[in-house]
Amino acid sequence: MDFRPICRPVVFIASHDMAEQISKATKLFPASVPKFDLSHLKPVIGPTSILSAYGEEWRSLRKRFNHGFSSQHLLTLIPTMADRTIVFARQLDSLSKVGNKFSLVSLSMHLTFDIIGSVIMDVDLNAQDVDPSQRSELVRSFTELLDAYWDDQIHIPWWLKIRTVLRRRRLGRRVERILKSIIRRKYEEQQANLDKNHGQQLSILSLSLQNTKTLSPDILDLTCDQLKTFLLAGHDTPSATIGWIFYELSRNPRALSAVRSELDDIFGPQTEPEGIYAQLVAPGGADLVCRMLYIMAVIKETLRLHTPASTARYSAAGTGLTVRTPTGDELCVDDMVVYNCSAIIHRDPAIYGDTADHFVPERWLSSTQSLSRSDQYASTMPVPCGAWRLFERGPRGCIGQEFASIEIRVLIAMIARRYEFTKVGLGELVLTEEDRRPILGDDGRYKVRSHMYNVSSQTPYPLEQEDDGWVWILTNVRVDATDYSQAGGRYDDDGGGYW
Ligand code: HEM
Repeated sequence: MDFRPICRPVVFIASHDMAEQISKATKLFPASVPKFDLSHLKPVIGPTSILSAYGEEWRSLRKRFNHGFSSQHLLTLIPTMADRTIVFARQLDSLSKVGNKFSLVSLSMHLTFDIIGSVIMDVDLNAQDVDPSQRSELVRSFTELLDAYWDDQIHIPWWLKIRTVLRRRRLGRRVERILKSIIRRKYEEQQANLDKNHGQQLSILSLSLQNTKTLSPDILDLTCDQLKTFLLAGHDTPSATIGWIFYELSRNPRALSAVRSELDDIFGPQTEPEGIYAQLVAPGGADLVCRMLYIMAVIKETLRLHTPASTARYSAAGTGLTVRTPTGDELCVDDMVVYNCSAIIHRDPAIYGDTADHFVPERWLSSTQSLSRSDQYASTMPVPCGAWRLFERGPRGCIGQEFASIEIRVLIAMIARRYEFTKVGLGELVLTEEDRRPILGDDGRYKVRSHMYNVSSQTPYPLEQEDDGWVWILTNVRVDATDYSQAGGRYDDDGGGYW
């Protein structure tokens, strides 16, 4: 699309094969095509963020944090994630008692902030406190900074929105001050306890500082930018994902029952979050999380249908970046924004067949895994790797994908059998007039009054709408949680509904 003179032309890539050409390492671009300019996000992620860095700078950052984000390390931090998730479960318990409407995405955002704080920095951000004034200064300041982005129009020149730009810088500096004092404190503690740290579950920050002899101002700046980036990247997409997962499960009785039976198999019949928590934090907890195969398929399928993020790349005029189209033409895409449009790729009927728009987690199970489930739904078509690119692919793929997958599995383990989630407002189910039962459609989902969709801002944590699709937020996920043990197979009108 040619947006000149407002901005550069944008090439929307809708073929998985062409998207791979953009994201893979090549001779011309050993770390894949560079990212499109993210300078408008500088107050949030800083000038040296791994998200926007390129070349050697990016490579050394990735090397520094890769181990911390490896599944091997993250699995050791399951007790830390479970500690935060139990607070979330208790909040749902209170909400289910009063039957009030609430925003699941908003609660999930607070949860993901708390998890990031403890896993990345070993700090309690207290983001889930119902009283906002009790939340940590970091959470309050970071949230305020993101608020300063919610109505941004990034193509408007900075001098036409000077007040907003200055406000962002001021808030960015405040967040930086807080983070730097955390880094200094953690570094000092680490130096003081060097011998004792051996064999302990270290935060990602501590791991990254392990070989740092002196905390120089440069290292402090660099570390601070990465923490800001993790705070941003690690809270918005996972919380939107959690909202979509529970929305899809509330519409798909087959999938919900398969999730619950998998949890029964793994954790036994008791569903209280405290009991699940005890199993997760005990030795062997990581194995339980790794056994959630159907749940992994649910996460994957949810993210296929409701893709919250992608990548936008750019190569300067005269560089010689070309892409080969499915018909064999070579096109030069220099000096254009190249956007891998995963939301379209993920629904390509040539790959996903007639069920491209349906919710079919079974398509991600191997034939042996699906035998015990509903065989008929198992995929008959192999999906090429590049056709599922939720975390993007190649060298610049998401460093936090294992992080997100583990935290979401821990959450599902604790709450999926405990509550019924009923959507109210947008996306609400159609109920029969006689006995207020949901109506199953041909695609195996309950019929809805209106369809949910992703938007880029306007949640309780409004974020900027990006032309590169980086920041996406799901709004309007309002659900009522009801004690699972009381489920009686009927919906009530008052929003305190259950199956
Ligand atoms: C469901 C959750 C998540 C989704 C859908 C997601 C998606 C993505 C995508 C599409 C990219 C590529 C962005 C681009 O090219 O501009 C990316 C990169 C990145 N993500 Fe995630 N992400 C998720 C969770 C996380 C978490 C939990 C963290 C950290 C705590 C994280 C940290 C990052 C970082 C640092 C990068 C940049 C990597 C690099 O350039 O080397 N993400 N993510």
